[in-house]
Amino acid sequence: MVSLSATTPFLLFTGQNSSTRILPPNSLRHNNNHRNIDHNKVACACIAPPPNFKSHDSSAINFNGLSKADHVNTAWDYEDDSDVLIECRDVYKSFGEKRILNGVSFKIRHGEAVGIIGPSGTGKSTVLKILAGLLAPDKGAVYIRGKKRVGLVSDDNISGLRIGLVFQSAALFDSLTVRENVGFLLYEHSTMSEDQISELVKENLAAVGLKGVEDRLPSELSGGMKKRVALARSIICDTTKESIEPEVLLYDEPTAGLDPIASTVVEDLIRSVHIKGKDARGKAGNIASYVVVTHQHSTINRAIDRLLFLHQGKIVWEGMTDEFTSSTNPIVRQFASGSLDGPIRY
Ligand SMILES: Nc1ncnc2c1ncn2[C@@H]1O[C@H](COP(=O)(O)OP(=O)(O)OP(=O)(O)O)[C@@H](O)[C@H]1O
Repeated sequence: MVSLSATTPFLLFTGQNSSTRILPPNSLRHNNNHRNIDHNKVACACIAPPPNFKSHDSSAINFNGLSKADHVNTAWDYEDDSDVLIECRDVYKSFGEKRILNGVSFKIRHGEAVGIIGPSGTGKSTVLKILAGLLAPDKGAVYIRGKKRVGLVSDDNISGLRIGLVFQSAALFDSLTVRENVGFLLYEHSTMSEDQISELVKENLAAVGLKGVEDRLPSELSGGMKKRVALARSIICDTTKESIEPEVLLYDEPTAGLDPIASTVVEDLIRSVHIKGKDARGKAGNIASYVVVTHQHSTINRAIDRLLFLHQGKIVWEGMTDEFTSSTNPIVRQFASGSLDGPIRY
């Protein structure tokens, strides 16, 4: 899991301009009675607008033999890559002596709903952090709309699309109201008026099925509501801009700690804010693609179309969700039966 707590929020946001930056230490404009926010822990990255792109449905690759697993890791040469938003190419990552990622490669295409699964400690959250630009690979690279990312999100040279990371903990600012949490980046980085932001916050809360909670503090919300607020915060964007670039959302265990009913609500919300879904207001969502790290079956079944199975530092299987349960791949079968070991061993 991404190891930031609810009290150490980190908003990752890639926007439209050509530079990246850490949010400056000013405060919410509408609130003179500043509450304490550690701005150094809040990053904002702004990037160039993406070129036009076309989308088509993804085609999954399913290898049922371990001997073919290496081939999965070189499967980035599709004929038409114009719809690839993010590509992870041959990524390696170690922490100290411990090798976690050992040549991970995959692509996220426009319109996709992708899940990353695998044993605990196998590096799923590490992959998300690398996709988000919070961690740099030791070797290999992440390509954003075909352009190699150099460095982290706080560096200058990244671009392509907005990437949002939704933390397992929701990571709301405890001392800010729901309105302030959801509108945070707009208060800080847009030219929108307070009334406009307030209206937009209301709309985005409605999109995730929340009404009348704008003035509450996070401590006054249930776990499921907090996750919805986090989702509203991740989908809100400056509607006064001429072009709104596509957005990819990365969810780290979005249903962890929720009861089955609350999980279902969040899973359906994840679907609803996607471009192929309809939000609580009946409007098409605006998330181009998303990636979910999860251990939960219901999340896999309800919110994910294509799965990447990470094991011992590599993607050892990928395919459509319904193919996963019927796969004869021994590693997949072992994982599905709960008998697969956890962290990579050397
Ligand atoms: N910043 C770090 N420093 C040192 N070790 C780390 C760091 N981040 C992750 N690790 C280690 O890397 C391994 C993979 O962690 P990661 O959180 O990516 O796994 P995961 O597959 O998401 O696990 P889980 O399913 O249990 O959440 C773990 O052994 C973890 O302890």
